[in-house]
Amino acid sequence: MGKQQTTKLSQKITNINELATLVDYSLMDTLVCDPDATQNGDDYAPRQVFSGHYVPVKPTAIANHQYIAHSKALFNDLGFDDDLAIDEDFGRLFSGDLSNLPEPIRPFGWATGYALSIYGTEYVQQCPFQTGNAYGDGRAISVLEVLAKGKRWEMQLKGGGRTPYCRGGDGRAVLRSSVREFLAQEHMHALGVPTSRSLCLFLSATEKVNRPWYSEGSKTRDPDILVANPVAISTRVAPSFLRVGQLELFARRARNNAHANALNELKKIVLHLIEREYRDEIDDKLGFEEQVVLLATAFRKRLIALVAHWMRVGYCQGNFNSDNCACGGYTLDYGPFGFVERFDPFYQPWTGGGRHFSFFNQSAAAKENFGMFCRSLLPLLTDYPEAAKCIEVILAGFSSDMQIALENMWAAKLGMQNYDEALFHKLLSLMVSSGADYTMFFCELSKMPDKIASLSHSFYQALSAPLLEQWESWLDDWRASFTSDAELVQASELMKQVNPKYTWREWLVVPAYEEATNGDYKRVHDLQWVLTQPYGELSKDIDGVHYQLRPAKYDALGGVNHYSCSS
Ligand SMILES: Nc1ncnc2c1ncn2[C@@H]1O[C@H](COP(=O)(O)OP(=O)(O)OP(=O)(O)O)[C@@H](O)[C@H]1O
Ligand SMILES: [Mg+2]
Repeated sequence: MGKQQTTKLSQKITNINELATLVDYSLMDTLVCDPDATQNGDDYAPRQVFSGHYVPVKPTAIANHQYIAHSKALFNDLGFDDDLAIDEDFGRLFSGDLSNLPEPIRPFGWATGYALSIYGTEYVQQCPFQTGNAYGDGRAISVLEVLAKGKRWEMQLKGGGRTPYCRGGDGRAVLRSSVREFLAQEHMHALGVPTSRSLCLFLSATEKVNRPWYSEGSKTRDPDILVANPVAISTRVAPSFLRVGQLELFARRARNNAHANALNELKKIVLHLIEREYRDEIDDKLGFEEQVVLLATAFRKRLIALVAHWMRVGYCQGNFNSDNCACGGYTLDYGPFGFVERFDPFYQPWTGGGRHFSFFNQSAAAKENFGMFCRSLLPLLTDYPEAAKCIEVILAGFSSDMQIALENMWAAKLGMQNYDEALFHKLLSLMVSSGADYTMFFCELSKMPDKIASLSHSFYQALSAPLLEQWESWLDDWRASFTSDAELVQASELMKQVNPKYTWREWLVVPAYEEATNGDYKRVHDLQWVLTQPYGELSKDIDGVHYQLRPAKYDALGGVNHYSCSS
């Protein structure tokens, strides 16, 4: 018996019946279902959803699905056999067809409402009814909750068709954005950045939708043509998909007394968040108000760590609204994102984004989202003035803790024990004036060069004599902080762990999704391989492609240098 059990535990999930044994909706079922929802999930027209945490929705399958890729790393984390990815039932499920699946898998999934605020300003007009009641998952539909290897995961289709929150959209995601999100999530995971994960990616061989995009060679800021794109469904996985905007929606309703159960719905979603994301850190025996205070403390810590990671790896989220800010403290919504190549503190690839969501402004944007998170907790604490006061104090401490996290991160990138403000600011100004490639520069610096010539191939421009001199002096100052050869060696080792070698380069991703459009997935697979080993030393051939400055022909090129979010 004991032996049999051991064998069973170590076996991998190979088919849909075995997958079904992991399914557990028990946490989900503690939430409130929209009372106006249809029973069968055929609920696709944009409509106001006045109450409840979710709406049951049946995904709309993409026609003639084809397997493109799955994440071996996530499959392994879940205990899934790689062959499951090409299993017919698995393909049907994750291309949106929930019919004829083994119990307890339900024939419908669920979409959730959320609110939008930008930099702390609440918006309602993004919803067709101008009330905010129809804003939420317009094309994201969760289909499963599983308990795998002792962890709970929610699985969510992106591009699985319309929901009541689709606001007139088609509910689809095109291949381009799906390939990007699929690759980026696993790249971020490999970089050590908390993120939603990629399970699998399926394309429709026949179904297309029109999206504005850039004509070949276009240097316009906004898209100049309408392109028919194949649709795809990528499935992302996370402990939950709870966003700050979600708490915000229920808090707005509680504040406005929108309906009799509003405050209770807010309380339930907050407890649900604790259960799903923070139970290891927050004791359920504590009083509710104490748990809320601990939640704010824990989320602050995670959010600060997240943004410090983003800065470390050169990631710009691009659209860090409250509805794109995961309450679990990980990266969510890989639409308008990019990775900085030629260093620019105000890098922002998304044309709709603006400077407020640019690379170096992400800590400020995070603080605004955290402010909205805290504000959303307050209606629950009207009877607990002490706890409400604690929330204020926690919020007030965000900026100083963020600053400390950033300083520690910059020090680590430079291999230093302590942050040296003057040295760091001088470095930033030299990187800007020399056109440093963010990733290549820090990667080369991790080899502890004593001459600037060793770094020259990480610059986009030839250095003038005065610049060369300034660099030599900066290198001397930096190296002076290491007092022995042993310290230099140790610093180099540490730097290599925080400064990746391979990064997301949009001009290498574009041909991958373009060729995938023609049914050739080789580049997607190659990129998947490289991007999931960002700290590795791969081959010379790989370096010849992936460890390179961006060629000048991509400067100002629409769809590479910048893009609209027509995903
Ligand atoms: N084609 C579409 N059809 C319906 N709704 C859409 C479509 N594209 C975007 N939306 C909805 O518009 C809102 C804003 O879009 P945004 O680009 O932030 O999100 P997203 O990339 O679709 O989703 P997520 O934040 O879930 O990753 C979201 O609520 C999203 O669901
Ligand atoms: Mg979004």
